[in-house]
Amino acid sequence: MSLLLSLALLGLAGHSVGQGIPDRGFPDCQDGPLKNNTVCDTTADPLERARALISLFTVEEKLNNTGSVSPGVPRLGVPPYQWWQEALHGVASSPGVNFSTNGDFSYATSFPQPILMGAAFDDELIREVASIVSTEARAFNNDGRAGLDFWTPNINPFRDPRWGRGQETPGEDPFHISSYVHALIDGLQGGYDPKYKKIVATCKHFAGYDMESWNGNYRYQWDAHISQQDLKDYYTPGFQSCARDSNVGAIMCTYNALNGVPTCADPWLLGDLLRDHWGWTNEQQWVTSDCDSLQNIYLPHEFASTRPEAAAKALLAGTDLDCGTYYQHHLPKAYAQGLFNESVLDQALIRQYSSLIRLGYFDGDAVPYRSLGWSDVNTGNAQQLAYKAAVEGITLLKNDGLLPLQVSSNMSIAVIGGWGNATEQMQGNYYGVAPYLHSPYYAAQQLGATVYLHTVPGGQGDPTTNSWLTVWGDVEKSDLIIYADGIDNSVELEGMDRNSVAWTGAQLDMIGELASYGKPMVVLQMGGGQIDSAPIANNENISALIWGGYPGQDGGVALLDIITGKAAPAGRLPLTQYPAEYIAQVPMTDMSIRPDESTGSPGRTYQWYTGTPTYEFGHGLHYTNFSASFSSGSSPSSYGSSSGSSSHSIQDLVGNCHEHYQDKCLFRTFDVDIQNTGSIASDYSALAFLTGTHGPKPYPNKRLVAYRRLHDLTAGSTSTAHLNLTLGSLSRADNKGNSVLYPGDYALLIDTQPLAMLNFTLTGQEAIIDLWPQPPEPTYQTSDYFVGGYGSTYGEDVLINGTV
Ligand SMILES: O=[N+]([O-])c1ccc(O[C@@H]2O[C@@H](CO)[C@H](O)[C@H]2O)cc1
Repeated sequence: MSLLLSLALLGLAGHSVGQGIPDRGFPDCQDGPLKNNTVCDTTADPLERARALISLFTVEEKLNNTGSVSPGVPRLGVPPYQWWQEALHGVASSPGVNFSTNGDFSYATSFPQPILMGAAFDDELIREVASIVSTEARAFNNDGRAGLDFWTPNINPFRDPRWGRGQETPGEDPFHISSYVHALIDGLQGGYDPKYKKIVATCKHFAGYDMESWNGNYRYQWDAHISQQDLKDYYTPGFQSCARDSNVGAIMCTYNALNGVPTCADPWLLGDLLRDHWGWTNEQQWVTSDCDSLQNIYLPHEFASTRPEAAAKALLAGTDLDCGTYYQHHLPKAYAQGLFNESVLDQALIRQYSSLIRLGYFDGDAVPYRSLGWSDVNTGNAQQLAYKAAVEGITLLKNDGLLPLQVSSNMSIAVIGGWGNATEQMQGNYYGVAPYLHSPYYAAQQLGATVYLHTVPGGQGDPTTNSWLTVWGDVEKSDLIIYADGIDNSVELEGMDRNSVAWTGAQLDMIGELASYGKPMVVLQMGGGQIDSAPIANNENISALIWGGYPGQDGGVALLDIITGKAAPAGRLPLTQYPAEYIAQVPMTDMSIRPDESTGSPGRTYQWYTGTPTYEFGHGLHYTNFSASFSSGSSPSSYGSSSGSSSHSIQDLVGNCHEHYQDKCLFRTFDVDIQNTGSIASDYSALAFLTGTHGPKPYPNKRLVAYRRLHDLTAGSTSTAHLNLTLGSLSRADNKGNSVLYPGDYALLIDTQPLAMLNFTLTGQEAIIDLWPQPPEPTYQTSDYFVGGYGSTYGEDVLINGTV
């Protein structure tokens, strides 16, 4: 579905944000009015250059350039600029991206959705994918078809299985997200601190945003109540990775409030935590609002008594740019009322323009990326990588031994289900125009077999009626049944959370009917959020179950190659597959991660869930077997083993740590030898979990502390995974959000069903290694006020006509 169509479904199309793509000119530093200004001096410091530029703007010109559609300053030769570009898994249709209708620049590489790329547990892959995306983005920019900043990635952890946008994220685990996004930003921005940023990435949505529309709660009105402990442990590590450790160029605040304060107007979140605590202090980084989110500060959050006050509060809190027109409409009055002074406006503008300077906006052909063009888009390498990313993420959940299955040309295959011939569907949301979209049906046909396709939309219908006779006739003739279905963007989407995490009755009827033939049968469970596949797991007539997420442009080929063994599966679930009844046990509005007897919550994610998942986080089968052992450098003598435990003094660990941020200090590198003990070559992702009894109860079940994907281990071969554990990984958050090293017992487990284990203890006194800035006591409760449709009932808040 196109962004515009999804916006139409959301009721957002035609809204005030992002209309019009302004001209794409660059400032002319050769002959233009600015040629003698410091902003055109490529040797000067970017901050000085931006200051010199902004000093030329009048107050009106400054106020005009606070929105995502910035008019620039024509008298100075500063061109208009559209700030809103998307690139979630490839250059994507969005207000600032303009695909041509045919020929050059009519498509861009479409990678799998992040939830599937997360399943690869391969940071190098993510870096490569991001590098291709930024190359293509630059090529589009050079052709005047995109800006230079992109509002990706979405790194809110996939907390609740109902969330419609979990598909956009790498999954539910905060360590995984932090590591993934570190690699992603490197690839997108062209390094962590290059002279010229390749593009600017935007980590969103900061913070506590992970609900669209559930049981009368909407993202625009929602006030997420989150303890400091959960904020530190769960909701913000990804943002810390972006801001503190990856030097991301931009951060986006949210629609929702957090503990009573709309995030875009929260001086603690955007100031104390983001800029002060995480040191995101250079002036080349900016915060943008979510699109039209500033209006929600006034209504429905009622955090300001007038619209100008709402705008001023956001600016003062540190929201430098407005996706929309709210600033442009309301800041002038707020300024006239003295609600902020010009220096705050200067700061926002300097942040924006110094960021553009770092992108080389004023530097003409001195910028190395200026030479990228259409021939750099969808190259053979990019196509290979889109395929590889799908293969690496696709996860084998069940296999009774049928797979891998050789398919010969004299075989017949029945491809059944709503995803059988999926094309656009394979991209999920936030996508662009793909060069091609290879469905499972297409891929099955390439094998030379006879293929019968029945898409039976949504699996609807009574399978016993005559209209199904052709389906059953074709199934009768087939040697293999592939049922490809699950969920898609008709049930999980921006603006739409799910109210069931089960297969529908009609789908289960169809699955049951197909299985009753007793033929070799493979189910492809498609979509980003998980569906409880227990009925498939428990059906002995179904040989194999594969989770395919949204696999992108070559997804069908990747799926079929895994079925036939041309590629070996090594994906791991980056999220828990809960039993269907889970959603009755905890409301989406309960933000707490820990189990709670008083509310009946069984806890969230593999770290805290007290029930039995259908498939656990990290689950994923292979076509071969692996063994693991800690190699001599990291084992018994220094760290203990299952037979004996080594101990480490907390005070020594802290005393020997000389990083400003002590959680970054390395505890140890653990070398784990992984051997392929079977007969089929395969990748293997070494996942290392920490467990044990240390710190206050309740203890998490376990937590991921390191991972590494090893590639192409041939039969019998051994490869070593070097796993770095930091002091931060050993620590837990206390109830104030401080990271604390606790004395006690620790065990490091390799894999979900541990292949190796190593024990150690920490001794001495507990020690804080990261002192969390304390927010003010919440004094404000957001109101229940909500008036239904966004952009309709209180459309006047957008002030298209300028009234207040
Ligand atoms: O009015 N619109 O056109 C519109 C379109 C998209 C939209 O969603 C928001 O915009 C995205 C900006 O990157 C955020 O991830 C998402 O929360 C919000 C509003």
